[in-house]
Amino acid sequence: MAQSSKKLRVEDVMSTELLVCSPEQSLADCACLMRNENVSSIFIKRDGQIIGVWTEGDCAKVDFADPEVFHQPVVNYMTSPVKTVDHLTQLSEVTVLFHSYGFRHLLVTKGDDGEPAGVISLSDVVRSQGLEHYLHFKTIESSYVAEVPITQGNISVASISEIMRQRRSNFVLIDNPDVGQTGIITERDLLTMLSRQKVDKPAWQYASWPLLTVHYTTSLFKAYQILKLKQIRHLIVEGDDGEILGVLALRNILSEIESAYMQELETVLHQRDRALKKSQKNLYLAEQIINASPDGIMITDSRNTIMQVNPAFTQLTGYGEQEVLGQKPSMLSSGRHDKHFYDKMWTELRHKGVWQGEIYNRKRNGEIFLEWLTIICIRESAEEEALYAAIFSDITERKRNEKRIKTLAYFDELTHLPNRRLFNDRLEMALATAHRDKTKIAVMFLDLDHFKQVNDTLGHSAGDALLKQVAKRLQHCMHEGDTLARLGGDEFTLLLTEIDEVKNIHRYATSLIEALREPIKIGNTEIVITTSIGGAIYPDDGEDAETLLKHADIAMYRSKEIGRNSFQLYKPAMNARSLERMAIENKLKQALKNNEFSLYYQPKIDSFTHQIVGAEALLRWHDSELGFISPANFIPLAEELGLIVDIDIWVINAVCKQIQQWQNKGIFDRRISANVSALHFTQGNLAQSVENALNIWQVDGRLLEIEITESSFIRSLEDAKKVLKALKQLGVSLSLDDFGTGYSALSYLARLPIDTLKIDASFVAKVPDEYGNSQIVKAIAAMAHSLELNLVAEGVEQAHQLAFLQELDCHAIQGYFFSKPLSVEQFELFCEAHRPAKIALSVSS
Ligand SMILES: Nc1nc2c(ncn2[C@@H]2O[C@@H]3COP(=O)(O)O[C@H]4[C@@H](O)[C@H](n5cnc6c(=O)[nH]c(N)nc65)O[C@@H]4COP(=O)(O)O[C@H]3[C@H]2O)c(=O)[nH]1
Repeated sequence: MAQSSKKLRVEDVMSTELLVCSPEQSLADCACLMRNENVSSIFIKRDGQIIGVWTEGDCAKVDFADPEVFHQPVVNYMTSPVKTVDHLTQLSEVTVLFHSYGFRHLLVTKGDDGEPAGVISLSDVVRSQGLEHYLHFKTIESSYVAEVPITQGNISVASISEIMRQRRSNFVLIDNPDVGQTGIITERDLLTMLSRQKVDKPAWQYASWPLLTVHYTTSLFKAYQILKLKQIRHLIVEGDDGEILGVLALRNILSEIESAYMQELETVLHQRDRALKKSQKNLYLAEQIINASPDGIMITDSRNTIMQVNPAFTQLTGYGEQEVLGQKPSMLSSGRHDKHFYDKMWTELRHKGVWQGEIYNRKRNGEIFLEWLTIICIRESAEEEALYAAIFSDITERKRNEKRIKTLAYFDELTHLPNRRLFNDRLEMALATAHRDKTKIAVMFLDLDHFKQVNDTLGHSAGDALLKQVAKRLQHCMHEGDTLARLGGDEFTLLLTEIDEVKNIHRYATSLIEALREPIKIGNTEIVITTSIGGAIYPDDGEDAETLLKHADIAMYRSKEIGRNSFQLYKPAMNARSLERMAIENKLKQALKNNEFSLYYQPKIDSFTHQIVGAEALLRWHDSELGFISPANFIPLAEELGLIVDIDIWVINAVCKQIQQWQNKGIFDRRISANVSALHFTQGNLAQSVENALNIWQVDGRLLEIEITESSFIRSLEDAKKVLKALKQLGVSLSLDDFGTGYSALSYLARLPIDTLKIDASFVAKVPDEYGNSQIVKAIAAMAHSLELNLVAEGVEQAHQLAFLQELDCHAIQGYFFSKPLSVEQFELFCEAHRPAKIALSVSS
């Protein structure tokens, strides 16, 4: 079907010349009118209403034998009621109507009161479709009527109309053998006869002849052209020998076109149906998607009135559908955006058809939220009004996360101080400014002293809590424009801008050290933490961030070396020291593998008999390049580097091996103690390591003593108790080293299976002259006696110290007064010299 005809309406093809008559008008008058107007129907009107229709086709129903028939009122012959169709109806629908009514004419009406506007016939519709091309492909053969009524020309017209009625034909062929011709009388001829009011001659007199003939193979298109050209409605169809095969009526051609049209129409309707189904499906899908969308959706019309919202809209804004339909979207306005913002949005929307951005809106409960909004202008065609679909999601949480990510990227999560990245950024900026303005800036490096011990003994959460409080205290010392950052662990950095005098930096550092003077309470434990600080100045100690930080770090190590809790400003000489430390670190990592460790033994002497009652194994590290390195220096480093457990295990094994050897050789069979790091309690399996060593070297556990420090119990007394008990079960003796310097709480001394207390050398050094110290040593001795513990004093160098300790009934003495720690060979000689008359295994059971 031609695209252009698709949307044709009745008004486009109808005939506006509506022929009307009164019901009383005679058939002859009506026929006359119809002939004059050359139309095939007349409408009968009464009191301004169309009440019926009389058509050319109705002529055959008239009884021409009745001489009065011409004067009969048309009302008796009309068809009533008249079927109507609105002038705006589409042609496709009209065709359907023609078929369902079985009529060939419809009255066209207009407006609400159905005023007659014209008439439309099936021929009008069919002709308007431009389907003549279709006729090209068909020949008359398929369309003509073979069984046609044919009669002699001498019969009456009344008989002719009778035949038409009976044969339901709109024509009759008339044969006239006298002239050897065939003529035709059609409904239209009957109409003419009615209009002339005369039918007294034989039929032949009214027939049209000669008839135009066409061969049966002629195309329908050609036949149609002939009919149009000659303004006739019938053609005789002849065969190959000129014999009459039948008649081809215009109506036959029209019904051919009509059936083609109907076929086309059916296809179109089918397609339309399919399209409708598809669009219904799409509509359903869209509806489902809108309803299921997690994004809020609001549709407004061109007057900006809300037409539709989805469930997510209600969820996000708190407004129910009924509360918002018919309202303006401004009801969601937060008041945070000015007119300019909305003007810009609308301009862009009109210009591009879409707007996207962040916008604050207000929920029903008054809460303001940030949404990511997309508005799309929907317009089916340029003439149609625009609709707007607003799709939004609440991005308040996302923004919060973004901010958090940003914070994480630039701030330390624990202390909320700037992190290394932000510190470096600020340092770079400060350097650029200082360079331009020729001013000085300072960088400080802070490291908490013995922080690792807090972490290892009290646990990480205590360590974290401590760091937080330290950060707070340090922050209080900050001046405007300064930056305090946490690099990680217990390392902090400080950037001081606008330094006018170097002494100010010292003052600043002192204030930081002072800030930590007061103990920090973590749970029920009070912790005194100190800090070692190093500083470097731009441009004196470095011109770039990396150098300045490196030099501040070196200065900080220097400050640790000189006793911690102090500040050191970088000096070029320090560089060498820091390199030295790095070298030690690297070498220490290799020392175990390279067998660079050995043990020295310091005898423990009976203060009264001066005989050897035991020995302490002390670790020595000899590096081929660095020489002898003191355990006081490398043990803390080994703890830091995580090497201490392996080193301790090596010592325990070496001691057991030595015990076995000396025992076998009959040189020494007293108890030997080995030092064990507090970290061994948390990082290793001490009892298992000892048991293994005893088994390997076949040593009686009673010949081994383990020296531990108080920090071993701080983290968990219960856990420590388990380890100590397990050691006791192996027969191993337990000694508490450095007693008096740590927590020295009586409570745990009573609860733990300790055998010996060792009075720390720092107290012994000051007895008996310093009153306070002497009192402490006396108290320790009294405590040991009351708990029935053995007592050993270490660091005894002087005779008066020995005398003081003898007074306190301290039996075992360790110190230079009797002997320094000795190599194996030296110790064997010492034993030889101090061998009692008979050395028996003096292990207390
Ligand atoms: N001024 C003075 N000092 C004296 C005197 N008598 C002994 N000393 C020294 O005092 C320290 C006693 O060991 P400590 O308190 O356990 O203190 C030890 C101990 O805590 C640790 N250590 C030593 N060997 C080991 C070991 O094998 N394993 C572990 N984990 N730590 C060890 O290193 C610390 C230092 O050991 P050393 O340098 O050998 O230092 C030893 C010893 O040489 C004296 O009369 N005057």
